[in-house]
Amino acid sequence: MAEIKLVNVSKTFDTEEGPVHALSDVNLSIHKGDIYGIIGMSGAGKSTLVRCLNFLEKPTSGDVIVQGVSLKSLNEKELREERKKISMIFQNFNLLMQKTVIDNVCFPMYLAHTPKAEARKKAMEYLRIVGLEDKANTYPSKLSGGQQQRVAIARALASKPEILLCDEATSALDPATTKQILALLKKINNELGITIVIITHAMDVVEDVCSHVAIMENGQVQESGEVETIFANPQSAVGKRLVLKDVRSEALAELKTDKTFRIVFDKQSAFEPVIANAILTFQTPINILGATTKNVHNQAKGEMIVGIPSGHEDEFVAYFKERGLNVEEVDING
Ligand SMILES: Nc1ncnc2c1ncn2[C@@H]1O[C@H](COP(=O)(O)OP(=O)(O)OP(=O)(O)O)[C@@H](O)[C@H]1O
Repeated sequence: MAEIKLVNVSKTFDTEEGPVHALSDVNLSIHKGDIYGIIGMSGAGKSTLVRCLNFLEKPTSGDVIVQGVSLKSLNEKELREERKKISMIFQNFNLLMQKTVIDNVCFPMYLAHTPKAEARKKAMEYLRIVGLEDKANTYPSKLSGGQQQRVAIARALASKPEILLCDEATSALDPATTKQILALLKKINNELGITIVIITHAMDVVEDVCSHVAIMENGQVQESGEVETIFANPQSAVGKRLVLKDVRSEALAELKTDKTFRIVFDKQSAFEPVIANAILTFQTPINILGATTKNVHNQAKGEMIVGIPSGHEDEFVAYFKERGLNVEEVDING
């Protein structure tokens, strides 16, 4: 049984300019223990989707099933109860600035009428999980962005959620801090078994931490599946654009003289003899336009963009494919 299942979810906003179809017929199954990325450009419908996930926004049609419970079938009281399974963290942390760190973390427990001493004891445990036990009596304004997000995560954990929704939770953070927060989310997923949904516009975030991804455009899921599969071989136009974004640049475009191909391989070492041998075999040099190694869901993945002189594409592509490399033609200007 899926932990969260979106069934034909559509959301239309009526505006003065006419209806805006923010979500159109979205189907998605998120399973227990997944770290599920939802990625798309601005306006793709990600925020609407995340609000529909816990019925903060009611879909115009369709349903969301959380652990077998149809949210559509619930009244407001039952819905509030069901929502307790789901915590959220946001881009701007949403901390109570007049309260200390520990009081922020205690807040949901006080709302649930947990006795003060017990709440404070538990809050210290959550602060230990996020590595901030020494900041319990500090005010949020004295903390860095990454530390504030850690407090928000500790507060989210205090509701004992089974699902954690992260809405652009690292968008306001620098790359190093982003990595630390993503590592913390991975730890929480691993150690506490919490299913995590990450809304982001950054493919790096998905590649770093997510097990699965849904790629959205124009309110629709264009493709979804395991991150590794989609990284290796994106099918949709938007998927190709997002995966290729890192290597596309004007500098690369200037270098472009031939048809360009993207080659994905598991280890750097596996690739180098193949490309050298291919050049020797066909006595034709090929142009390496860019190469990176990434950590895709904990596995080292290399990718290389090469220009192959016209007339030689088929032989090179067949040669690479025979050796188990994933090859596809790409438009680096795209
Ligand atoms: N309350 C609303 N009223 C009218 N239109 C809305 C409303 N909320 C969202 N929309 C529209 O729905 C579409 C999807 O918006 P949404 O905020 O879900 O996208 P997004 O992918 O989260 O974008 P961003 O990354 O910029 O936040 C957009 O065209 C947006 O203008």
